[in-house]
Amino acid sequence: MVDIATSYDADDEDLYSLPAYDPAGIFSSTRVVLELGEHVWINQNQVESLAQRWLQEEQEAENRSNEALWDARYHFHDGSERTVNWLLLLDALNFCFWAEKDQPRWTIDYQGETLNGYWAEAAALKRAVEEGLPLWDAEYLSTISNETIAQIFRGTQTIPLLEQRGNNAREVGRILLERFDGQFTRALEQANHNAVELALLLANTFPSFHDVASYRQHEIRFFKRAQICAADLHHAFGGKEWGNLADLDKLTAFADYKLPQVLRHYNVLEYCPPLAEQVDNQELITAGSEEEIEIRAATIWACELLRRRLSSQGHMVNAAEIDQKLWLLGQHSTDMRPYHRTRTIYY
Ligand SMILES: Nc1nc2c(c(CN[C@H]3C=C[C@H](O)[C@@H]3O)cn2[C@@H]2O[C@H](COP(=O)(O)O)[C@@H](O)[C@H]2O)c(=O)[nH]1
Repeated sequence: MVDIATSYDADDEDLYSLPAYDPAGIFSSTRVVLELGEHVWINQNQVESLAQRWLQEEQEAENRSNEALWDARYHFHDGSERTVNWLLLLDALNFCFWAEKDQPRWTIDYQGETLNGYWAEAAALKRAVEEGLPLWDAEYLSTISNETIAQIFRGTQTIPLLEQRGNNAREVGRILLERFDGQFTRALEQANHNAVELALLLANTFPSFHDVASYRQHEIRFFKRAQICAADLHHAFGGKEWGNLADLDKLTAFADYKLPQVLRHYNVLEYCPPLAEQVDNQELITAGSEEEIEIRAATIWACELLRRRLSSQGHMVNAAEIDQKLWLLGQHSTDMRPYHRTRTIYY
């Protein structure tokens, strides 16, 4: 029997209760979208069955570490302030790797492998450092040309939104110089080594990280690349030194284009028929449209409901860990219906 997803209604107050700590206002702002939304729903029954499936898996598998390995093959790491600046650039350019409908994806060859998507972005930035480009140097970034960006991301096809990537790279360099003496580590110190404060500082200081939308006169906050930057710092340094951040468990899931694809695959997210048809036909969903905002807000709340379900069964896990698990599942998504396609610099 197909569960009919229930749209948000009055007695969902407790289901969508706001966490006590939401200083970035991401949960409170996105909850409004769940209340008013008409194109995307969360199927609570499917949240329950996905949680049960994961609990079952956890019992069966030996106690795997929740910490996915930070893949040193594709990430520059020298443990110094240079690595911290490199990571900021990585997440300033961490968006939109998909090709037009029925077109091949942009790929690069690196160390004998052909990579695409996020892995290609990271590896291309590592390759550039290995080729002598000081991508960790704010001065250099502040005047980097689009030709150099094209050279960095050279491969088959052209990386989407190349111009915007040049703008973002120059913005990172300029603001690091203006506000942080050229070092992102200064921002970390100003944010008291707190993940949520760092995400807020990024979103409020670097315009390309200011990932908010307007939905029926409400400001909706996602801050996806700002939040993932904090999580990536943590992963890259194994939670030590510059990666030793407080309140990581207060981050929300990162509303990209792969998580909704995976959540919809598990029927946790359901789209109204017209939207489902658009997505399945790989038609563009307009940036800032109600449909796009509802997909992203439902992604964040579906992960929060999943987290609460797992925690209530004694499986304590945070949104970033649920995010990582879902994103990695999305790396093998050939049998899944397409992800939604919105041309944007925000994810
Ligand atoms: N929600 C969420 N979105 C994430 C990530 C990552 C990579 N991070 C991990 C990787 C190594 C470290 O362990 C990091 O934890 C990339 N993306 C987004 O996905 C999209 C790219 O996808 P594809 O086209 O398939 O490469 C694009 O929007 C990109 O911004 C994540 O973790 N969570």
